[in-house]
Amino acid sequence: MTSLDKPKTSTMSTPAKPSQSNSNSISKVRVVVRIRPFLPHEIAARNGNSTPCVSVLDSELESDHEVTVHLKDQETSRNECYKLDSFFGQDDNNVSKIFYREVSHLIPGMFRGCNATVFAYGATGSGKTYTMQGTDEIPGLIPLAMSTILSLCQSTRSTAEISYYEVYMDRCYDLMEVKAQEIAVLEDKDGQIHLKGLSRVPVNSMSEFREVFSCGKQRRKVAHTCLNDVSSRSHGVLSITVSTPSDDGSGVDVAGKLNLIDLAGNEDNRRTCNEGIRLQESAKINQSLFALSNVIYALNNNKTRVPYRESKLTRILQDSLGGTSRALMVACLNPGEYQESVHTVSLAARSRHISNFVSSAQKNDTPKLKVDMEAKLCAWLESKGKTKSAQKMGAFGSPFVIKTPSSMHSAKKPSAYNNSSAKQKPNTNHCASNVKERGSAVPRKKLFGNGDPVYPNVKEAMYLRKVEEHAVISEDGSSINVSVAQSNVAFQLHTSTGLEVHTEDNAETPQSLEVTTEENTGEETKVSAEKTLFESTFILLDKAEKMITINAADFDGSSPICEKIKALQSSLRKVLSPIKSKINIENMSSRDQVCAVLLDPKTPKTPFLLSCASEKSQKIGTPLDKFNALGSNLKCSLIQEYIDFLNSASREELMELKGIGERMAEYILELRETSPLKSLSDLEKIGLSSKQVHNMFNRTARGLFD
Ligand SMILES: Nc1ncnc2c1ncn2[C@@H]1O[C@H](COP(=O)(O)OP(=O)(O)OP(=O)(O)O)[C@@H](O)[C@H]1O
Repeated sequence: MTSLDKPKTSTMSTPAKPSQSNSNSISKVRVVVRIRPFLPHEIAARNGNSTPCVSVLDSELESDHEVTVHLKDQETSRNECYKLDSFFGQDDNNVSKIFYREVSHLIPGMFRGCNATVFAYGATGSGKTYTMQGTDEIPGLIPLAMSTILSLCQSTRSTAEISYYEVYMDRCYDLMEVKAQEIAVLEDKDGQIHLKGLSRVPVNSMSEFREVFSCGKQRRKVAHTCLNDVSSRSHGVLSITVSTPSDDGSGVDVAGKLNLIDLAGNEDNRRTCNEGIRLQESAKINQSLFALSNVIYALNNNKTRVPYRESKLTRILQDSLGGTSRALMVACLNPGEYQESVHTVSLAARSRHISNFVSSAQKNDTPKLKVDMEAKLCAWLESKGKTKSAQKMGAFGSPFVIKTPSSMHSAKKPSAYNNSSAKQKPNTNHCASNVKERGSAVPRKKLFGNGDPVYPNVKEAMYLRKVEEHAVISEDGSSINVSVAQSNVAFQLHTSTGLEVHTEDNAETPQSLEVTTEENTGEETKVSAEKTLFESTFILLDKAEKMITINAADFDGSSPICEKIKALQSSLRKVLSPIKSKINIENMSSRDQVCAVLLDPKTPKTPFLLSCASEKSQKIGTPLDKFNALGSNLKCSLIQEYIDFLNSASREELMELKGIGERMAEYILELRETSPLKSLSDLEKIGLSSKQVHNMFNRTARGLFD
């Protein structure tokens, strides 16, 4: 046994935490693509067809800056294009080209104390291990880097040490130990990560390196799967640390580190046929790769928060990804797997997806077609025999076109009212035109303010459903009235201005309804107010035990808004519940032009809809039973809504949901092509655990109230 067989044990700590203070200083992750050649058995299975599903524009092949990678499905003619940093095709079979163009220049920085990370990323069997390790004849990136480092060590009197560990099922194991030991990942008070007890072995020559490394390789967890005889089940991290005597004569060595990572392959479990432990491994692998892609996405998009904590792998790599560290991702592709390659490239280049070509033949049947969700909502309402509801939606304009939050006082100001009505024209025709108008008037993303990624249409659908259940149309047809008896709050959803919230004069606004009384001073105020108002409305609707009607607005019969309202009246009456009202719009005073809402909890008028609801609730039993029934109905309908959405939304729309990123969206699209989702548990088919599914749904549901 050589001295190298007995590793020196030390604590490996990170030299520096990446600075996040200045997003400009955070280095980006360079992403290159490598496509492996077809293997002999693959060519045979394709009847000799060796056209790869990936190519690059010829003119860009030698570009140092950017290439356009074109993925094309031979069978369906589906196309996708992505911008990436570089491309290595099947002809570049020799890994040394990648090494000299992409990796070698990272090495000198190590001798000045900089960290770098190179990882091979891709689906199982796409050539990651081959790229990193190579073969005896064709060395991979790891031996090429090691030999370059060793020669530089000689000329700089530096020393090199290696650590080799794997991250398996979110746990870290030392591969240098004869019996792989779990390594504790600790964070100190300065936020530095320590891999406690991880071995570091000094290496002076390539033969020493080969000896140590091959022992570690044998300890790495591999298994046979349907797609790869020796599939890596863990992320293998070879960490080479170089210590260089500093020039300043302080005697303190400068340490720099290069992580060379052979990531486990992301797996489509329908193809791997994984079961049991393999399936669990696969779920963990996919989860951690997803976390890694989130980190890269954050870094490459200058996000202020980089989610290193989402997985063990990203936590460990925290000091080598971002900050001043350099990073390279080699996205490995199997030339015959279109969908898989799309997954890999789209995740690798998340921030740089440039286009999504769908051939016209494909357009007729592909579920990837972008369908406007509002149009979908109309279709949904129609499919449930609620065509009129769809009209109502159109007639009322967007329930999200919400007026600046106002107290009674501000609501009474005619100028503010007229302004907003001028901005948001009511649409009486049909959904499609309504959608168009809304789309142009208010950017959809802004409806909930702050770039909130929750998809507004899920809320919208829920909101409309709620309104249908509990709200009452005023006799003049101008508004839907909803009030909550105990809260002294009333809501009006106006045909022209959207939702308004009113409190009684001097009444204390309930805490859950964070109504501000600011004037409409600008779009920002309006946007954040919308979010609060809408969601508060929802909360209150949920909590309402007793609904009462409120008097309709007091409008000046000759105002432009009244003209519009009158034009709407007849159609509205047809679609909404008939309520008798003593109010005659023509005789209304002009003094309170806008909705002087009189809330009178003592003498509620029980409208048709509400009396139905109360009849129902009497059958249910106690108020608690009633509340519970309401909750479970809401949950069921929300789940159904969510599933409907997952089955019909485009990729971009799916990604608007909390917890769904690009790859997950791809999986869902692919899954539903073969079998539409019927229940939430169907999501487990894409490798999620039931807990993850549960969490994903919960996040979206919770997002409604954030
Ligand atoms: N550039 C290449 N030239 C020739 N053969 C290759 C090349 N890249 C990969 N292969 C072969 O393809 C097969 C799969 O490669 P490899 O094991 O490297 O995949 P992987 O992505 O690491 O898979 P996993 O994630 O399952 O570990 C192996 O038989 C390997 O020898």
